[in-house]
Amino acid sequence: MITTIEHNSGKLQIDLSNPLDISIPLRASKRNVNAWYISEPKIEPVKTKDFIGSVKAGADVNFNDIYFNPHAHGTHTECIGHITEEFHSINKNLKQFFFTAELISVAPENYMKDTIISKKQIEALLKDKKPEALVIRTMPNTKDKKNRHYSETNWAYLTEEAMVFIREQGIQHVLIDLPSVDREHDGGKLLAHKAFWNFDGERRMHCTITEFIYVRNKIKDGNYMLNLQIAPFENDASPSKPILYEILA
Ligand SMILES: N[C@@H](CC(=O)c1ccccc1NC=O)C(=O)O
Repeated sequence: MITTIEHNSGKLQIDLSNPLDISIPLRASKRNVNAWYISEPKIEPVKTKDFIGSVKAGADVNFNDIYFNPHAHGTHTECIGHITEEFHSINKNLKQFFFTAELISVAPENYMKDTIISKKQIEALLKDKKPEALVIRTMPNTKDKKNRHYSETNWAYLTEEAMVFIREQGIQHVLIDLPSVDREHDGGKLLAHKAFWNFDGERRMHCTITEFIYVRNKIKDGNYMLNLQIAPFENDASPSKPILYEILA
């Protein structure tokens, strides 16, 4: 199913029947991906005095409650409401769902006891491109990213300078395969989050950060169309399902 998109940058063709899913499935399992010091997600039949919401247990339907945390348990998209005292909803702030996107692969650099993604690296990989969305795959890119437990691992993060650069390129959506764009323990500074949303200036309300993606090695660096879909939660963040489409012409 080929469609032609007319965009400021010209005409683009994509094949809607060939979606490249870059989300991580959320499962009720200890093997689910995890961060931020909480236990695994749970999916359980509703239980009352005389009802168990399970066909196996005699109910007409399966009727599960789901307990999970969008930030800790899988691919999620967040808006500025993640770091503000006042409430902002991802469902109200993300209003378009198709974007031009650039996928880059970056091997974080050593910096003291940390590994960081620097402005120099982003600049070199982006060249002069100005996509609406930037998808960052960190190297090494192993399958265990789909079930890694990240708490107390001091994962790689984007420097403030790198994120200012990303903002200055006009990039409105950043997607990354880590639990956060910031350092795990940063004393609450959240420098990359704040730089991205221009927290101390004219705030970029419609911009989003998507964390915990997984981009298979089969998907090559380059430009794509991105379909960024969330579940309609009125919350700072929602589980999300970003899909890339190769640009055919
Ligand atoms: N890096 C922050 C912590 C942080 O961002 C955080 C801590 C607990 C649960 C969730 C967090 N961020 C989630 O997106 C800090 O060290 O204060």
